Amino acid sequence: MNGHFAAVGNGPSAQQYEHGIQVIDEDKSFNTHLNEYMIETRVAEAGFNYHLISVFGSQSTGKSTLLNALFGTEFSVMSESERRQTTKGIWMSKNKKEGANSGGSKMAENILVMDVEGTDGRERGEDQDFERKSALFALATSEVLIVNIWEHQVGLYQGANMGLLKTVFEVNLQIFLKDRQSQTRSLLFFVIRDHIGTTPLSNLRNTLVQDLTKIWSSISKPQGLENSKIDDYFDFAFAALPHKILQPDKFIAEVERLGTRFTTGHRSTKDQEFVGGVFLPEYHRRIPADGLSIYAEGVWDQIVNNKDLDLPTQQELLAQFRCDEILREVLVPFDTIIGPLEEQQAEATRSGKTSVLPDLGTTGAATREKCVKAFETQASRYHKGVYTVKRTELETKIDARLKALYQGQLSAAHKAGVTAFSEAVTHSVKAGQKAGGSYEFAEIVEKQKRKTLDIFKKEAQSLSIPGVAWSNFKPQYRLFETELNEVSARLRKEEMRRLAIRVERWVKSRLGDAIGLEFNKLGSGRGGTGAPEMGEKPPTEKDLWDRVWNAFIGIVKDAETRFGDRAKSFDATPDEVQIGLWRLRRKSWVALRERIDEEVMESNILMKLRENFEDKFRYDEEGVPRIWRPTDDIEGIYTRARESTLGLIPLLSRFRLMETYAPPDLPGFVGVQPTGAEPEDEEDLAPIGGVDEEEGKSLEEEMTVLSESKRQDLVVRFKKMADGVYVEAKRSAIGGITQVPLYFYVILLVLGWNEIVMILRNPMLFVLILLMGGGTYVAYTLNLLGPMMQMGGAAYQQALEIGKEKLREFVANNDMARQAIAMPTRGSDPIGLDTLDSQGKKKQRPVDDDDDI
Ligand SMILES: Nc1nc2c(ncn2[C@@H]2O[C@H](COP(=O)(O)OP(=O)(O)OP(=O)(O)O)[C@@H](O)[C@H]2O)c(=O)[nH]1
Repeated sequence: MNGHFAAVGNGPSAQQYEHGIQVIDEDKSFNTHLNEYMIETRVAEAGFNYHLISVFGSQSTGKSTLLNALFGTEFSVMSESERRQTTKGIWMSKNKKEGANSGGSKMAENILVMDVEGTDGRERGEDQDFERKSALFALATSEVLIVNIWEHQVGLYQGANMGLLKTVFEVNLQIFLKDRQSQTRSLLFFVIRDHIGTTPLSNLRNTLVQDLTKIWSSISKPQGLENSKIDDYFDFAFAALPHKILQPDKFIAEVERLGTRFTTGHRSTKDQEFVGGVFLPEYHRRIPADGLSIYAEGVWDQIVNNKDLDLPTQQELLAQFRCDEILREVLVPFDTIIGPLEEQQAEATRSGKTSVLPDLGTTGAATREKCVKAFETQASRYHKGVYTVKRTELETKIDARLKALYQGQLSAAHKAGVTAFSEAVTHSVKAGQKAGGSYEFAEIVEKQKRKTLDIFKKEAQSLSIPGVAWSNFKPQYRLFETELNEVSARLRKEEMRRLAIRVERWVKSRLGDAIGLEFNKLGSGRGGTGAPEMGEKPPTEKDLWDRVWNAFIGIVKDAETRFGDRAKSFDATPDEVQIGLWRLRRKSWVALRERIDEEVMESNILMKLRENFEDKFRYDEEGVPRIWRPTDDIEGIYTRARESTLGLIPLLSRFRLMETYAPPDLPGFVGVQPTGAEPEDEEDLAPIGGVDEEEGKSLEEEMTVLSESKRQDLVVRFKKMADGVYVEAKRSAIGGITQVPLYFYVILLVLGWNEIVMILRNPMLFVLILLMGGGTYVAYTLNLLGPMMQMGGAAYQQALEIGKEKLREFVANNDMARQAIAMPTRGSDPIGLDTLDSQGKKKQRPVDDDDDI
C-alpha cells in the first residue's frame, strides 16, 4: 500500500499544495486531485486516524486568518484594504502545527481543515445555492463545523449566520432521513471574534443556544421527526477571540489556547460532559482516509446534481470502489510470488515433467495470509457488507489459483510418489535378488509404502491452510493411499509372475530330467529286470505314460508347494495364489507337452526305437551279446524284436494310462479357471484341452503325441532301419566260418579208400598211427599241443637251417675232390668235380672235350 501511495505521491510537488488544495472550485467542480493531496500529506495512509474540520461564516470575517493562526495553514487572506472575497469554493489544508505543543497538550494527528467560501458574499448575490451545497458537503464530511461570527452578530437572528445555520440544520435532517441508523453527530463550534469581553462568553453562549433552538423549531421537519430536538443531532462548543488588530498579543494567546482543544476526547460516562478535546469518536464520519477523496467526490456529485444525498449509498459505493481498488492492489504482491510458481508448474505440465515445487505450502499459505491481511487492514474500514462480499471475492480469487496450484502440486507429488514407490520396490527386489535371492517382498512393499505415504502426507499437510476448507487434503491422501495399494497389488502381481516364471523354469528343468529319464528307458528293450517274453512289452514300456504322468504330478505338486509358500510371503490374497497355482498347472502341462514333443521328434524317437530294437535283437535273455551263427534263428528273433518295438509306436502316439487305457484327467488336474483370472493371466497360455474346447484343442488332440501320418512315417523308417540291422547280422553269421561241402568228405573217403585199408593192414603203420594219435591226445589233454607245436615248428626251422648248411658243405667237398682227381692228367680232379680254391671258392671246371661221357 505504501508503495502505491509513494508511486502516486511522486506526481504533485509539496510546493504545489502550499496553500492547500481547492477541493471545490468556484464553478462547483470537484478537484479529482484530492487523493494526491491526501497521499502527499500522508493522511491517506492514516485510516480513520484523521479529523476533518470545516469553517463557516460570512465573507471576510477573518475565517482564513483564524485557520492560519490556529493550524498554521496558508490559506490566502484578504488584504486589509481590499475587503473582497478571497476564498472561492472550498479549500482544504492539513494542520501544519501538528505535533507542536500548545499549552501543554498536543493537537490531534492528521487534522484536515476546510475553508469554505464565505456566505452572504456580494459576489454570488442572492444565489444561495452554493451556500446550501457547501453546507451539505461540509456536514457530510466534517466532524466539527466551526461557525465564525463576530460578537456583534450574536443575537441578530436576521444575520447571515442564522440563515446559514438554518440551512445546516435542514440539510442535516435531510441526511439523517437517509441514514437513520447512523449514530453520527456533529459539533457546532462557535468562535466569536472581536470579543470585547464586556459580555461574558456564557451569556453569549446562552443567547446563541436560544437562537439555535428557535431556528430548529422554525424549520419544517420531515414526518416522524417532528418532535426531534436539536440536541439529538448537534453538540455545541464556544470560544471567544479578542480583536486581532487591536489586541494582537491577546489574540495570539487565545488562539493558542483554542488550539489545545483540537485533540481527541470522549464523553464522560457520568454526566455525558466532554472530557478532553473536541474530537469525539461519534463525530467521525467513518470514511477511511484513503477513500475520502472518492467519497467526497461522490457526495459532491450527488449534491451538485440536486439529488437526495444518500450517505449510506455513498458509503457503499465508496466501499465497492475502494474494496475493488484494494483488492487489485493486494493481488499485485500475490501475483509476484504465486505467478512464477504457476508458470513453472504450467511449464512442467507442458513438457510432461513432474515438478514438485519446493516449500509451496509455506509460500502459498504465507502469501495468502499476507494478501488477505493486507486487504482486511485496508478494506475492513469500509462498509461492512461490501467488505465481507469483497473479501469473499478476494479469497475466492486467490483460493482458486492456490487450489489449482496445490492440486497441480499434489498431482505431481502423487505421480512422483507412485513412481518413487515402484522404483524403490523394484530396486530393493533387485538388490535382494543380487544378494542371493532372499528378500521379503511384503516387507519391502510395506516399508516403501510407509515411506512414500509419509512424504506425501508431509507435502499434503504443508499445503493445508488452517481454517480453509478446500485445503483439507485428506481426500487426496486417501486417494494416494488407494493408488499405492493398487500399485502394490500390481507390483505383487509382477513379482508373482516372476515367481511363476522361476517356478515354471524349475518345473521345466525337472520335467526335462524326469521325462528324459523315462524315455531313455525305452532304449533298453528288456525293461531292466528279467527277460521279457518275446512280443510282450516290458513293464518300462507298458506303463510309460503312467510314469510320465506320475512324475509330472509329483513335480507340479512340488512346484505348487514352493509357489504357494513364497506367494504367501508376498501377502498375496488367497485368490491371487489360486490364480497363480492354476496358471502354474496349465503352464506345467504345456511344458510337459513340449518336452514330450521334443522326445518324440523324428530323429530322437527313431534312435530310441533303434536302441530298443537292437537291445531285443542283439542281446539274449541274459543280456549277453549274441554272436550270430548260421544255425541261429536270426529271422525269428528279428521278427519278434521288430514286432515288439513296432508295438511301441501306437503306445507312444497317445498319452494313455495303463490301467484305464484312457488319457489322464488333465482338466480335473488343472482345475476350473478361477473367477479372478484376468485376460492377461491367459495371454501366454495355449488353451488346454477339455477346458475350453471351442477355442482350444480337444482333450483327445491334446493327448495325441504322434499324428497318424507321423506314425506311419515312423513305422516305415523304423522298418528300414531294422532291416539294415538284420542284414548286417545275417552277413556276420555267414562270413565267420568257411563252409566245406559234405560231398567233399564223401569224395575224399572214396578216393582215399585204398590208402586207408593199406594203413590199417600194415601193423607197423597201424601202431604208428595209434602211437601218434595217443600222443596227440595226451598232449592235447595236458594242453601241451600248443608248446609242442611251437617246439616242433622251432625244431623244424632249426633242422631246415642245419640241413641247408650240410648240403652246402657237401657240395663244397664234392667240388674239391673233383679238382684233385683232375690235376695229374688234365687236372688234379680225377672225379671231375668242381674244385675249391684256396679261399674255398668254387671254381668252374674248364670244359674238356673228353667229359662227354
Ligand atoms: N476586525 C477584525 N478583522 C480581522 C480579524 N481577522 C482578520 N481580520 C481582517 O479581516 C479581513 C478578512 O480576512 P480573511 O481572513 O480574508 O477573511 P475571510 O473570512 O477568510 O474572507 P473570505 O475568505 O473572503 O470569505 C482581513 O483584512 C483581515 O485583516 C479579526 O479578528 N478582527
